[in-house]
Amino acid sequence: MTDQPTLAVIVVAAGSGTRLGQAEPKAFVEVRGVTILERSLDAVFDASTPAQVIVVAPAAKLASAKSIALRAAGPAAGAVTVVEGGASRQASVAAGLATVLPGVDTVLVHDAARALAPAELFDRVVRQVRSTGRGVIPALPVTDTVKRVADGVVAGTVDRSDLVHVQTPQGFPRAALDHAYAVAAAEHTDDAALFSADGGEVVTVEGDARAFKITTPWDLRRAENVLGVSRGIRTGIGLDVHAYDEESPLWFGGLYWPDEPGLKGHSDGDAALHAVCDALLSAAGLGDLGTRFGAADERFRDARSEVFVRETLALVAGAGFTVINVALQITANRPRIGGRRGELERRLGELVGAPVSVSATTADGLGMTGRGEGIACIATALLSS
Ligand SMILES: Nc1ccn([C@@H]2O[C@H](COP(=O)(O)OP(=O)(O)OP(=O)(O)O)[C@@H](O)[C@H]2O)c(=O)n1
Ligand SMILES: C[C@](O)(CO)[C@H](O)COP(=O)(O)O
Repeated sequence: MTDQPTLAVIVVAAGSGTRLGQAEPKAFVEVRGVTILERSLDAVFDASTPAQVIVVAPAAKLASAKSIALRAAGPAAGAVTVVEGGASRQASVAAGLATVLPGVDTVLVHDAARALAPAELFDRVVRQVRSTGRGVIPALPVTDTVKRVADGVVAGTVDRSDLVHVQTPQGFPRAALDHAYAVAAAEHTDDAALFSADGGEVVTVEGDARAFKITTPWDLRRAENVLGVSRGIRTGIGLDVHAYDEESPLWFGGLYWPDEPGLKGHSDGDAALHAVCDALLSAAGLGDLGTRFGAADERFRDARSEVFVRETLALVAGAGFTVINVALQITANRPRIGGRRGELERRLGELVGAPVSVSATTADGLGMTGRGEGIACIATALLSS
């Protein structure tokens, strides 16, 4: 490299992939014609911060790892270091750390097995390490009910409100990670646990459903599906209706509306966001808000409905879909949408990550919206896969 990098990304690819059960070590197994290692490295090289990229490979695969890494790097070939791994993931990370260049201040550690983690996840982690000076891990909420089991018998239900699934890349200030590895006295399942054991503080950033780890043949099939089978364009529709509640503030379309009656609901009653979520879930064939985030779920009591949008988008992305656009039609006497339509479209566009157009009408005095009893919203969504 001409400029010395201040970031290093260690991609650990030295595992054997026992649970995957293929002839090749896991990182060298192909997903739709491209190895798991190359797919991981593509995202690393697509990220915005130039980095020293360290690939940790099995002894028997060093030459193959090098040629894959050089191909992924293209003109950035000078950034590549390939090193032999160890008997455990931790030993492999340590081998990678030992080759980090002197000018590097931030280190990311990534499982090659998370082959579809997108470039923006790397950028998000780097930004957060540099702005907080802490360890940073991508995390996603646990959406299944979690049980504690003893001898095959269910012993209780675990409160999942503060549980998350943890992914990679995990990022750390370099000096603190070096120290944590130098003094590590036990095996840890991830780098954040090792870092915490040395007193390091770790925070989370939002993970990405695409960063799932390919562990079993089922995961490999899922990765193939996400990448390869185009289900083309899919449309979906969602409807939501909420009655006014004079006692509550109005949050609608992700915006606060002062001096307007709020909406009744288990959450904040934001009918616009609920209709948008239903349209997205409908287009992806993933059911609806009620079945995904039931009214009995205490996590969502009085929640701002943006949380539903985030979780819906994670499900939609996890099913291999990209949002093309959303259209929202509002029927209500209040609030008057006209003066804030542009703001509403911008806010919804930010939340959904795609263009959202908004239209509004009154119901000519007819029905519950016409009588001024509440708001009705219909949304449509277009997805591609
Ligand atoms: N000695 C090891 C073990 C694991 N890894 C890497 O750590 C990541 C996460 O590990 P896992 O998914 O458990 O991979 P394997 O150890 O290969 O899988 P298995 O446990 O099924 O053998 C993988 O990218 C893997 O290549 C590594 O570099 N060196
Ligand atoms: C590091 C890790 O990917 C975080 O989720 C995970 O702990 C490694 O997986 P393993 O199967 O426990 O090696």
